[in-house]
Amino acid sequence: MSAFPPPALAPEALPQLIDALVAQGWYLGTDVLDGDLCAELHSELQTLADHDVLEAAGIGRGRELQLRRDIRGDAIHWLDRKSLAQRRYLNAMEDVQQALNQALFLGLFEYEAHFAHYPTGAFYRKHLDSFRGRANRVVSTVGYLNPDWPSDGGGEMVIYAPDNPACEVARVRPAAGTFACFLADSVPHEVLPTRLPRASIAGWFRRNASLGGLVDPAH
Ligand SMILES: O=C(O)CCC(=O)C(=O)O
Ligand SMILES: [Fe+2]
Repeated sequence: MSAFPPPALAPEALPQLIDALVAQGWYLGTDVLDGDLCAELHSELQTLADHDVLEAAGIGRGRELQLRRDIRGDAIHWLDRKSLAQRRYLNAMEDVQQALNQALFLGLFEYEAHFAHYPTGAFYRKHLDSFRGRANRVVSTVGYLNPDWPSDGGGEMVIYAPDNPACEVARVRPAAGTFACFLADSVPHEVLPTRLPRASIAGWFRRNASLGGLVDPAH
């Protein structure tokens, strides 16, 4: 047995991710996140939920933040590097950031991510993760943590074509090991109502966007 844990993200996923982002604006990999890591992150999120420390997720940023249960029903907690599991996940995202910058010159300089817990019945309506012109969030990532997911569990993330928001191009079952990545300002996506508690980590690679002299808040 090796003294080191296996890579958090399968190394062969990186070139595939770059190619898919260039070709279609989104990437989907199944069985690419390490199973033990997903289990540790899942139990950490479960503990946060049990201790009632998750916050209801809002829409918009900074002073425009609003609670809209008709749009999204998840509860979140920002990653803070406090556990080894979080650090492993975030270190893997640093590798992704470096690969994106080297291959695509995106100038990404920061990554922010939160745990997301969708209770039974929760959903997130179709949206983009950033808006052109104030696109400080450039690339979105989602890692899924539920150890298994039945075919009738609901809670899929539906990805729509960048040039045709009515056209579904992928339906992602939120099972541990699956990792998705897409361009934040051009790939519409939604989370269908879930029939089971659903656990994920949503994250964004950012470029610094300065608006009227004000630096956008991290979150
Ligand atoms: O959990 C997912 O599948 C996607 C979540 C999402 O779209 C978001 O948090 O912006
Ligand atoms: Fe999103």
